[in-house]
Amino acid sequence: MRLGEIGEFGLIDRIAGKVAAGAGVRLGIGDDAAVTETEAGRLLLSTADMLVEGIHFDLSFTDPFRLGRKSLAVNVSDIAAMGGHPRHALLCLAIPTDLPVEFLDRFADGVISLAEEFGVTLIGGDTCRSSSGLVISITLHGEQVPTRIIPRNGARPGDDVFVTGTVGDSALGLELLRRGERSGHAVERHLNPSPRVSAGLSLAESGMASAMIDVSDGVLADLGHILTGSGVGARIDASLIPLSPYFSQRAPDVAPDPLSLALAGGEDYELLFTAAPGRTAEVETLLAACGVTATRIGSIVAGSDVTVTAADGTLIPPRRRGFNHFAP
Ligand SMILES: Nc1ncnc2c1ncn2[C@@H]1O[C@H](COP(=O)(O)OP(=O)(O)O)[C@@H](O)[C@H]1O
Ligand SMILES: Cc1ncc(C[n+]2csc(CCOP(=O)(O)OP(=O)(O)O)c2C)c(N)n1
Ligand SMILES: [Mg+2]
Repeated sequence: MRLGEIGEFGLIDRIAGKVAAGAGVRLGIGDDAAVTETEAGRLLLSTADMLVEGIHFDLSFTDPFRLGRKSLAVNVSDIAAMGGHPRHALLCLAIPTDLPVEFLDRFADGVISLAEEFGVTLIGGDTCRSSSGLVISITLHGEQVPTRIIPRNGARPGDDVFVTGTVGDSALGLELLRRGERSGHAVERHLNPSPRVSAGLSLAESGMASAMIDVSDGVLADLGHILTGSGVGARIDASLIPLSPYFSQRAPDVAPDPLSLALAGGEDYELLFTAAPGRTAEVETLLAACGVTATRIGSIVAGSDVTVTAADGTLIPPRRRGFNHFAP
């Protein structure tokens, strides 16, 4: 079916029809603004991310359902990285007129499926025509009590640096997609990432993380934001970087430097965080209870830069740090 047959409001009605009543929603899709409640004593967390066709996704790589899931997942990941509870989302779409209604139905199903998984309710958005590709922008609100919010600026010299799960799979998946593959562990991690909400909440509730960020641009680039925010440096041991068996097997075929893919590839949507020294076992146990591994990859030091060393202590100059939209 063509969008012209149902029009802007027909599309909005179709999306609204998929949304069930949500916690804390007094007034959802349909009025000039949504009306939501926050729990007493909690602060509101707000984040927004865009996904632009050709920049963040290629319609020949993904399907609309997984594109919908990823569009919300990258925002949920930002709330997870604050140690917050994700709550209410606004979905803004600029749509080329030739995109079929069936595509948008599946896309909305994907958004809603991830929303339901993480207790998020879609409460509004905006819809317009695009003359140059599909543009998706989601704003997500979350909540947390003031004492549990984990900012980027709390890392101190001596702290250990941890990352959840494994890194590099998503960047490997993108490279495999470019080479024509359409399935497998890495492709799935690229197209359908899992935000680490329960890990973020556990860290928030335990008070163990001194600083936290999610890995969207790459481990080194995102660690750089913690370092800048905290006024510290870091030493990362390359031999400690957690890689999936699939990555170890496949990355050498497609990347001249697999370590660089793991440290700078991006879109892992894992949590990168720091904790006071000597608590590695505690951190591992805490996150194991959330079904996710946590790996110590290095330490915070005085200074302002990140150095990467091999197991024997020799320096590995990083080829690149991560994704930057306007890098030459
Ligand atoms: N155009 C903009 N106007 C205002 N704030 C922005 C804009 N773009 C990004 N930011 C803010 O800059 C910070 C860094 O953005 P970004 O690198 O996209 O973070 P993230 O990786 O968490 O999505 C965030 O606080 C974000 O809200
Ligand atoms: C078609 C395509 N080309 C390239 C990429 C790689 N890529 C695009 S954006 C990005 C980084 C994350 O996006 P950004 O907008 O910087 O997210 P934020 O840091 O704001 O969360 C990466 C690695 C991709 N996912 N798809
Ligand atoms: Mg962003």
